[in-house]
Amino acid sequence: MEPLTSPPPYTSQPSASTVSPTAPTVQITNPMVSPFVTPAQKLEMVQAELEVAKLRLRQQARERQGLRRVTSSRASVLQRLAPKVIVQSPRPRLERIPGEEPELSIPKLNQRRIAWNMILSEAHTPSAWSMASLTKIMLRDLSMETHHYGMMLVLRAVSVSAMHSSMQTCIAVEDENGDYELLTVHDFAVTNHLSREIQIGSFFVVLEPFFRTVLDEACVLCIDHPSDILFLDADDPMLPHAWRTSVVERSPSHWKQAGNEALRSDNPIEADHSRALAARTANRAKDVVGGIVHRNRAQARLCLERWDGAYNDAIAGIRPLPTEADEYTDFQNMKALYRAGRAAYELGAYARAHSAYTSVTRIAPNDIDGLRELKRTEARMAEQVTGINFWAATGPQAHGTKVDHADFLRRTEARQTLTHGRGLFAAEAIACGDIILCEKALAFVPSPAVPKSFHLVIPPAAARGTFGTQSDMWTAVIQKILANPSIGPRLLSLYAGPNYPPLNNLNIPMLDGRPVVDIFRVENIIEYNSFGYAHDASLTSFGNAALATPGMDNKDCSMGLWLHSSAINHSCLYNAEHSFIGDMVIFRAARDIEKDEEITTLYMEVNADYETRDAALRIWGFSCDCKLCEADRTCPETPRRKHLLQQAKEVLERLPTLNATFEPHRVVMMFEDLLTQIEDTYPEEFYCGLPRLGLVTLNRYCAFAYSRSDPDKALKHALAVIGAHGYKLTITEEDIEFDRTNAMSAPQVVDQLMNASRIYESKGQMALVSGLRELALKMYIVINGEPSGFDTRYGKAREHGNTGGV
Ligand SMILES: C[S@@+](CC[C@H](N)C(=O)[O-])C[C@H]1O[C@@H](n2cnc3c(N)ncnc32)[C@H](O)[C@@H]1O
Repeated sequence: MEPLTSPPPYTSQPSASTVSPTAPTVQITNPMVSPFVTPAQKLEMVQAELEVAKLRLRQQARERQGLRRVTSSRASVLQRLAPKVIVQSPRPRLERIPGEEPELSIPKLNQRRIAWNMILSEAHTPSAWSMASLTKIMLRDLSMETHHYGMMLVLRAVSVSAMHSSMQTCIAVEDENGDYELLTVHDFAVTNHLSREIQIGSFFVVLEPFFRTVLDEACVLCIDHPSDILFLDADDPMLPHAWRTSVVERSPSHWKQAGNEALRSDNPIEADHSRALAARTANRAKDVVGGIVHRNRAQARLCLERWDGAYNDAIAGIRPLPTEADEYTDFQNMKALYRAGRAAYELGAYARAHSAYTSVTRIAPNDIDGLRELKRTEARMAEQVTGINFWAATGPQAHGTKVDHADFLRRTEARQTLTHGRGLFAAEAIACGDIILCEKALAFVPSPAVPKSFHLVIPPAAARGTFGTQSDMWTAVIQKILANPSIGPRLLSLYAGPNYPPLNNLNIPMLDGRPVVDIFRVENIIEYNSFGYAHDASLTSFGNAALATPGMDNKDCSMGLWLHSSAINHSCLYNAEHSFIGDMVIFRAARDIEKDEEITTLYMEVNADYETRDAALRIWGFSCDCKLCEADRTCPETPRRKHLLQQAKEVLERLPTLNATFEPHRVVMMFEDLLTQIEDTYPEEFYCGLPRLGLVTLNRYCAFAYSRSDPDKALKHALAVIGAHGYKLTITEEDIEFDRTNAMSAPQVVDQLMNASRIYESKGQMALVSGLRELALKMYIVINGEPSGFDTRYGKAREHGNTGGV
């Protein structure tokens, strides 16, 4: 008999995986933290530090609320700025303004600080007022811990921007009275409009300013929502006379040249800005250049991934056709159409992209690029109807990348459920193994290949912080939505937790020409709807699976937000498995699904212990009411089972000692005895036809222990693992029946189906060999999304047992 050792893991390498929308991920590069501390321990340490910091902060905020702000001199404001500045790369030094106090130098450190670099505002909504309707106040009129509703500040930057935290920029500002203060602003809009504009001398308005305590115990002007700051040109009438300078009126062609130069030097933001000015001046002059500047700005916006604006500009850049053939106009229109096609393609608006590329090929029927893009767009349109052909298309090589495929959503639709909010329902019957849906992420943050610096976000009123890729997701989603407000309604329709009732109007409002996005609502949407998962290009088997390695610590996993899939509710007796390829999520039917049946999936690994499982699900604010949870809740044996499961866990932890002390058969007997006791805690009247997850682990160990010495016992334990997942496997001489009602697909089941297949092979029962392999392969594809890795793990089918392959 084999000594009892751990059965092989599902994956060839350990990796973290979770489908938890909320599972915090952490990567700390702080050298003060020992590299031998596990991620879970690090998380605990930081959480503890945060709890103390939050309490202190709340206390200070209470004490200070409404107190008049203490005025600060320029020197003292800069003094406070300097220690905050953590220079990452070549961030500039504070510059000296002649005649002012001597300048401070900024220490160049190569690391970021951790716990105090966090966001800790109480949730509040962005200002809903246009600048023109607000009353101007001065810095000296500010009160602490106060939102100054109906007011605005007009300010000038007196320092360069400095990194305040991994997600915030900090600058020193002054008002026209010569008072100074520090201002922090989130770096959400790095590619949009904020950080690039904050430089010495830039002017801006802060709408309904919020003056609050930060963790260095001082107050700062805090801008949470990107739309609460508005930059002004140097000649803006809003500026005090002493600050105002006239802006030299330039011609459209000047701005066009400036834009071209900016693009050439790889600065699409500057190009976009120049082209906006060109468009403004050109429109005024009703100049022919108007078409050009729109086309050019479309190009700059493509570089900035502002697909909405790029599409509109490209369409505006199409010139009316002259009565006679005109090569120049054709050429310019092709440029505009290409840009429109690309922007529409990126927005997933394939019909619009198709129309643009068709027009290109009408102008130039042999244009190779036009024909190629048209074909590519047609492939995406076909995928929307038929789904991706994974066998021909993609594979594990797509990990960590954005895959070039279309959503396939037509088989499902979101509807209201009776008790679980919105849910996703099958619009047609879907057979076990078939694709339910494929969807590209709205935003996707791959796990970093190299551990990154520490990102920490403390959502207001939350019990805990979020780390790593989860906080990067916040930035990614907000950037995406600021750049493409047309996506707003679909994002804002998602469940945002108990503190955010559904909105009546889902459109992103525009104020003074910019989109108004409530970052706290978005943070909650991410919290409740995004999926976190591990993917590792080097993994072959089960590499795409959502729960590749149950029980591992959470590490810095990848995260994404999928708008349509977000309507899917949890059930421990799920009928859909999900897997990930690049930024695409794939849901497959884990059993036959009827038309109008609700699609459900696992939010996290189902723990055999009910209390543990229920506590984890409460993070999402609900208790599962599936038949299994109902049985666990009502069965009087549940507490005894918990105790026995704990005992089993302790025995497994002592396995090396047991193996060294006892003969293998004695250890196996100990396991079998425990199994009998656990089995007794699943009375038939409560668990008829349901999974009995407490029996999985020990049976796996026993199947492995008997694998060489006693095939019949190994088979018994292998079948017990399958049965413990709720499957009814009936095997006769030649035939296999497999009932999936109320069952849970899992890598362990695939392993044991193949284990049983091999045992039957050794007994010469070849009909069963291929039948079991077929079942295993089908479940593998359901879990992994596609077949790659199956043969690597289990070997190729022999000639006589060939299942027909994939
Ligand atoms: C990703 S959303 C799912 C869609 C959501 N029901 C909606 O209305 O948009 C996750 C939230 O749905 C609810 N939910 C999911 N599964 C549930 C279940 N089995 N029972 C009750 N509520 C559930 C919880 O409020 C959870 O936080």
